[in-house]
Amino acid sequence: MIENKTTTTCENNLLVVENLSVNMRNSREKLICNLHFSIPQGEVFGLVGESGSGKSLTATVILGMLSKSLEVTSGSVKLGQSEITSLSERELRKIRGQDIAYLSQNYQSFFTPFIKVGKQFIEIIRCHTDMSKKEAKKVAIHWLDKVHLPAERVFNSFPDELSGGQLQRASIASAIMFRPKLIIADEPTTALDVLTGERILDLLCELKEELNCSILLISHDLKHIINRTNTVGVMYGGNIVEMGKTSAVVSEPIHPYTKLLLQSRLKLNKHIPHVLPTMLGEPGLVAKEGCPFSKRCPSVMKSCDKVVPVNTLNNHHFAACHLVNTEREEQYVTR
Ligand SMILES: Nc1ncnc2c1ncn2[C@@H]1O[C@H](COP(=O)(O)OP(=O)(O)OP(=O)(O)O)[C@@H](O)[C@H]1O
Repeated sequence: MIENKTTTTCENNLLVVENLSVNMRNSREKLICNLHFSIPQGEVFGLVGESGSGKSLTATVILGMLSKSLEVTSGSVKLGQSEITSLSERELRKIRGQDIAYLSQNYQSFFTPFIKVGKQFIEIIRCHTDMSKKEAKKVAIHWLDKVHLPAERVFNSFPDELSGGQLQRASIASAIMFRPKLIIADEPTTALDVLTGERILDLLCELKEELNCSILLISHDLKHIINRTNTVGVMYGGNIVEMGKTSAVVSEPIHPYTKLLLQSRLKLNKHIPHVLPTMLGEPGLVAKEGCPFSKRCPSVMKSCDKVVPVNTLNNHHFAACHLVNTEREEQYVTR
């Protein structure tokens, strides 16, 4: 659908995803198409897009946990020197435990309900190290303290004796205690109230500074992505339709989908308009040929039916849209 010409040649990159495509094994339906992005060490990369756009699936490939019903049909995912798509399950387990930490919205199921949090921490630590129980407890308390929890109390509690925010913090402590190189935070605040969610994201950014790790922050909420990422990729229908330094994408969006996402944010310092901007068509309506957003795009042109090249606005900003280069001399299709 989208012809990708972007390159990812920064020496400092921790994660490099190139030309990644994922299909359903049976139907050959494309779920992810030619993804290219990279995350330098110490930076936060945001993936934003509506439900079903392929954000979590991208995370699943990076974690090497793709379901058997799906297959990687092209591309590469490199974490440091390791090519994730060709590692054995044993090698992947090691990377998942130590190099990549995964935080999901589903923090409630992170801990087994009938075992105290502290005991679960000790088991995880002793599974990866040869520490004694006493030493492992010290480590657990250290990391529970790091995520600003009353460490001793949480250590001695059952999961259902903690609030949602406390549980998410405890799951963060458990995920980061082996000092991962990459944290994948997949909608980590969806199940939390707004303020608690904001604090969790602040905490992640604080820990990133301390660990000098990278973060892949996945969200459908632009608000979270804008404030906390260096670079953002906007996904639609399994494609990254726009990518760039977050400040550039926000101040000068190119793709009509990005523009609509930005317009649909409510701004507290502005009057609420009588009619809020809306998007045409149903979420999940993806064109099979050309630009995946063309069936809903208010600026659709005849050429959008064909392969859309990824056009470069400058070194830090790309969009898979004819609007980058076209002086709009083409006829828009009227909607
Ligand atoms: N194991 C699977 N088998 C078949 N299809 C799948 C599988 N996992 C994901 N998909 C499909 O891939 C597409 C992308 O799903 P994905 O979970 O990545 O979306 P998402 O952008 O993360 O959405 P959300 O924000 O709702 O989590 C969807 O159409 C989904 O139905």
